[in-house]
Amino acid sequence: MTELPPLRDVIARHGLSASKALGQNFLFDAQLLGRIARIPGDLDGAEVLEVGPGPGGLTRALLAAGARVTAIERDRRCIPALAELGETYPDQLKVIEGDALAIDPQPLFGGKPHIAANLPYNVGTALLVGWLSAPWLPWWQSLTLMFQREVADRIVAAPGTDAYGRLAVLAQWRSTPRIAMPVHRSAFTPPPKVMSAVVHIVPGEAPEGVKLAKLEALTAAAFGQRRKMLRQSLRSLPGALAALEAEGIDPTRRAETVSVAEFVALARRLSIPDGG
Ligand SMILES: C[S@@+](CC[C@H](N)C(=O)[O-])C[C@H]1O[C@@H](n2cnc3c(N)ncnc32)[C@H](O)[C@@H]1O
Repeated sequence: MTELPPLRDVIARHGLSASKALGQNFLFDAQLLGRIARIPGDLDGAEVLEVGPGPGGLTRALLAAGARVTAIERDRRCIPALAELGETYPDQLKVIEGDALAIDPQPLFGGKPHIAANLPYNVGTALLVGWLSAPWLPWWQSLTLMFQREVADRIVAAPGTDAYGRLAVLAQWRSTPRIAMPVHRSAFTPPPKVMSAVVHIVPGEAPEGVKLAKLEALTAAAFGQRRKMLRQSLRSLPGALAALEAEGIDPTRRAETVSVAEFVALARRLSIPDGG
């Protein structure tokens, strides 16, 4: 195995005190990082997009697994530390300084990369929604993403639970999300206030005859008033009440009882534009 200086030394040498504004909570435990890097499967020779590598803990694990990593990091202070890591793994690491929310990474890859990230939760959620809204099948092969536990629960939530909502339907209608690993807050430096979990998402077949725009219009209306009966919350959505009847869905039910398959069936029948 390649000898690398301890991450804590790298941080001290490059003055990488954790910035609250950038949502920096670093992982140092090589074993834990190795387990996260194994979640996508065999990465030997595979392309990986890592967002928010920071001082490079997860990056090390991905490189050690043989991945060819393209990493986007916003904090300029981290770039020299990542450049050092690149010297240890020649031709395996490309670092881009910038805001991942403003960069289109797709052209950076020859094939379909795996995506891995440990990000502040607002950035992570915004990127996730963008990646899940890509033309299908998407340009990425899998997502391995750290979230605060509450967000992870919302991604994998089942109907009938408080966590079930728009994010669950968006994540589940054409992909399979699962919680791959809970991560204790004490694993991070500094420790955040809440627990975390790594979510793994693999894209699946898109159901026939439904466009994302219709499904989103439906779930926005349904969960916008989640305590109301569907006949009330969907009233102003053209074709929705007829769709409930055609699908034999009781209009007195509430959004959180409607399964992902039922939302898809309803969306298919809406009389609003597809949105392309
Ligand atoms: C929670 S830290 C994780 C660092 C490292 N991956 C780890 O696991 O120890 C989040 C990292 O994302 C970076 N970051 C925050 N917002 C970003 C953005 N919009 N684009 C790219 N990187 C960002 C931060 O600078 C920080 O390095």
